[in-house]
Amino acid sequence: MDLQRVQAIASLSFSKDTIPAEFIRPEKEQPAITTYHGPVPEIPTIDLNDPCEENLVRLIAKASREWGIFQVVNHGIPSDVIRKLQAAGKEFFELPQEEKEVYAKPPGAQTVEGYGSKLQKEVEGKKAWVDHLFHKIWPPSSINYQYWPKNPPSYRDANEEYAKYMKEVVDKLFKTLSLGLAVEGHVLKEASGGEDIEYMLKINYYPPCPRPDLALGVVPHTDLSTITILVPNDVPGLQVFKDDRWIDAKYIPNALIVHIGDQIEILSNGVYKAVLHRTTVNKEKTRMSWPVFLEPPGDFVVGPLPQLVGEDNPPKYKAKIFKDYIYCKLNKIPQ
Ligand SMILES: O=C(O)CCC(=O)C(=O)O
Ligand SMILES: [Fe+2]
Repeated sequence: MDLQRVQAIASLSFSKDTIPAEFIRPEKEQPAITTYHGPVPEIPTIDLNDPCEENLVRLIAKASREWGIFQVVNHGIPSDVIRKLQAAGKEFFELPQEEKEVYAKPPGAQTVEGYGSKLQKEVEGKKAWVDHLFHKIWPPSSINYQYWPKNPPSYRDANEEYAKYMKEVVDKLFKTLSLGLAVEGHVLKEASGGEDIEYMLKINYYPPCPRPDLALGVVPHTDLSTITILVPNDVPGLQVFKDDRWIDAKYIPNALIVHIGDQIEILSNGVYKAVLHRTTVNKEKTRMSWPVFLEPPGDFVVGPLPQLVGEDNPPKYKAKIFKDYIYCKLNKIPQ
């Protein structure tokens, strides 16, 4: 058995209340110590089918400025389409370990696509309690089908259908976010790569963890993307950092969770905020989530929109091609 995978480690019958030391976070990160349980405002929930566009623009812009994250309901993706995506992903992760390894990212690979256990180099050699599978789902010309599981056989259809519906949501969000900056509706999408924007799906698989008080799933970060659109399963775990404390995101069946990522923060010259977030894990249950990261093509230049900068409002970020941005962030080179 390959013990790089958290799922394989979690399946070993080590003592019921211990985990390997490399998964024990330093105290300043431990969820039992750092999660805030007092009364807090909830992440905004927004009806994407609001017939009043002005109202929708106002709510999304406010949430993106103050939170950098919101949930959307009435988004137009049928619950059945979401259910099939989730069932197919769950079946893949429940396959024997060696069948999943067929899709493993080769060590040192240039791409993030494939099955694996770690994206970022971690401080203090600590590990995150999560495995993942990455692959693109849109546009069709960008898809590398070798990273799409052949088993279960429903996997391809389920993902293609999800991508098709997702595209409508993406277009509506880009338009609404543009109007919220008082620029024309087409601006943010075009400034993010237009029809070449890549939809990178990730499946996060967080196995049950004997010590959820000491471990973390995904460690604190902001997404590199423009925006990220995520569906979780029904096991809570996402936390966002707001007003200096870590608070839980509520699970709303069939809602999509929209994260403002680094690229929209840059394009908006800091008006919209990329949300700092992390995930906790569960003692008995497997948590899963399906974020779709909307990314500019690698050599596409992203910088503050010219409409938003001027003498009184200098650019707060340097313009750079997306792949250089990723390189600097992953290697912790100041931007
Ligand atoms: O699982 C989640 O809810 C969030 C995952 C996440 O933040 C990520 O994969 O970037
Ligand atoms: Fe994230």
